[in-house]
Amino acid sequence: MEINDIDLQSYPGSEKVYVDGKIHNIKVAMRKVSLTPTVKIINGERLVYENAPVYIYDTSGPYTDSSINTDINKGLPRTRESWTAERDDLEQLDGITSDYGRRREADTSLDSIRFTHRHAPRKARKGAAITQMALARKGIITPEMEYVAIRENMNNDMLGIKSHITPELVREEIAAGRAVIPANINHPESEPMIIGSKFLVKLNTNIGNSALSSGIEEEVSKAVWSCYWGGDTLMDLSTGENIHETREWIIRNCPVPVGTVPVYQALEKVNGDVNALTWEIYRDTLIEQAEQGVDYFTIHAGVLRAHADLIQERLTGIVSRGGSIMTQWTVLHNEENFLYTHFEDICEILASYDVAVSLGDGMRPGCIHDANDKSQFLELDVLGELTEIAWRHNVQVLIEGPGHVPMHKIRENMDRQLSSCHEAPFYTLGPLTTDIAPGYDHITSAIGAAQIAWMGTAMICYVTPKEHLALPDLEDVRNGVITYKIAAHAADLAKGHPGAQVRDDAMSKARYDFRWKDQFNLSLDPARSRQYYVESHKGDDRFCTMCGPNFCAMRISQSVADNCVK
Ligand SMILES: C[C@H]1O[C@@H](n2cnc3c(N)ncnc32)[C@H](O)[C@@H]1O
Ligand SMILES: Cc1ncc(COP(=O)(O)O)c(N)n1
Ligand code: SF4
Ligand SMILES: [Zn+2]
Repeated sequence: MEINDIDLQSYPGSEKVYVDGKIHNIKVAMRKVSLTPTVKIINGERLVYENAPVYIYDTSGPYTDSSINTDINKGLPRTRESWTAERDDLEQLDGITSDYGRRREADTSLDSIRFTHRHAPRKARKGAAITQMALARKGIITPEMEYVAIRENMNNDMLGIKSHITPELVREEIAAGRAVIPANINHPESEPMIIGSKFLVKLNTNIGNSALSSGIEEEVSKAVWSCYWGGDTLMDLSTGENIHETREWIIRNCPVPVGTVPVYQALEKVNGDVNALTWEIYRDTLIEQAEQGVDYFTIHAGVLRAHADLIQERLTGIVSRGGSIMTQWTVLHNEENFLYTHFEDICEILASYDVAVSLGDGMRPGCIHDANDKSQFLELDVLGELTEIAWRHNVQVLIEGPGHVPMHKIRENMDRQLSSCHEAPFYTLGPLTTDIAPGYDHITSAIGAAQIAWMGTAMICYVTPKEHLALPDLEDVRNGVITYKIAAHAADLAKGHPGAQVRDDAMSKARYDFRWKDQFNLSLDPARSRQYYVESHKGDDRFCTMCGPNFCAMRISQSVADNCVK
């Protein structure tokens, strides 16, 4: 297989650099953008001032390291494997454990689509508490914790910028449950990242096939493309064919943590018949996916039988797939949700691979009319109960949030999440701030995402222009990611993340100096900004076609400033 339909060379003027760890033998990847000097001619004299390079948080992984030959048939380097090689709390299994995984392995008809560079899975030794949370609580700063501390600081100490983000702060936040490092021991290709309100706001992207489209190559392309543009985590929400094999390809080639919603595949295994779903099938699916390396599971365990009736009052009922499936199951069986009744069992499984749980918002509002209603907040309270159970098992927790919420109702979501869920990181889908713009829902939702992130939401889940309309393609993934980078960064600035403004200031200076190339190279989407400038540019570099030479305010302003220089 090959991915040759995406261009991974569109960050000109930039190179991959690595910052060494001080506690552990680790190398933290960043992207360094080199800038041209500022040149001024004052009273006939040519003055040249160097501009310091800007270090950028980089999620693109080995794909942008020219010294690494990536081949999706082999998968990415398994860097994190060596970090845990010495640990005596982990064991290598002889093969995979899940019944389903074994059946797929034995099925020769799948040979043509199988990822062949397989590795035996690892697991916690019996009784060992191995999660990042367990280790943090023991006072241990893991390589992952040091990695994210360095990564968050973007090498800004070189500029003299002080930061409170230290490996010890990371450890404290993980131990307290206020932050999560999704890092399944079976996904050593993933570069550690942290989700928590004291850290940079992160964005998740969703990809995956559906019954009506997409092959493995296309999904791997979307995954790599999402990381390339800045996605911090990736959810494989496949519901179509060959989910198991597609996921193996994605994980082996994905440099960021991968999340899934296991009930989607469980439902696929019973041919879409909700009535036939069982705890046993679900459990086997958890083990199957945990051994492949999924870093976090969305689990809709807060959807209760008693809440099913409340949806009658809504305009759009349940819009969460997982929520609708589990609600239907509780009603058909007239029993409590098995994800709720088996939650302790689920935590035991997750803890042995360090899979984080993302408590799904099965009752999230799917329209402005339904925002902040009773069923939504009743579920949030249940998620709070489940958070405490998960933490008792040292399972790291995220809380999923809405959905569709008008701006004046966003604050209440954040406040209630904080009070109900014990400060576990919040992870929201948008929220979309109006229902009237299908085709532009990356924007309706980024407005809400920026606000809720500013209020403290730790990760925002992107929405693409295809929301409510179709399965997103590569161009939608790019537009969704860039739109959400904007929302996340706007929140980082407002929250005062140390050094967040360095890139803005460098951009603005480049703009004022008419250093166009630097302006493009510093931008979130260099290719697009360059294209817009170049296609209308008229020869002189000291203005653009927006105002023209005599009305270029920056040019006039500069000549005023330069003439004042004594
Ligand atoms: C919960 C959210 O997940 C997204 N979603 C669901 N399935 C997919 C998919 N295959 N690809 C991309 N996004 C998806 C939609 O944006 C939905 O609103
Ligand atoms: C932020 C976010 N992203 C994805 C999902 C999963 O989808 P669903 O709840 O529709 O199964 C979710 N619940 N919340
Ligand atoms: S996005 Fe499409 S398939 Fe999904 S719930 Fe809405 S209408 Fe149904
Ligand atoms: Zn919607």
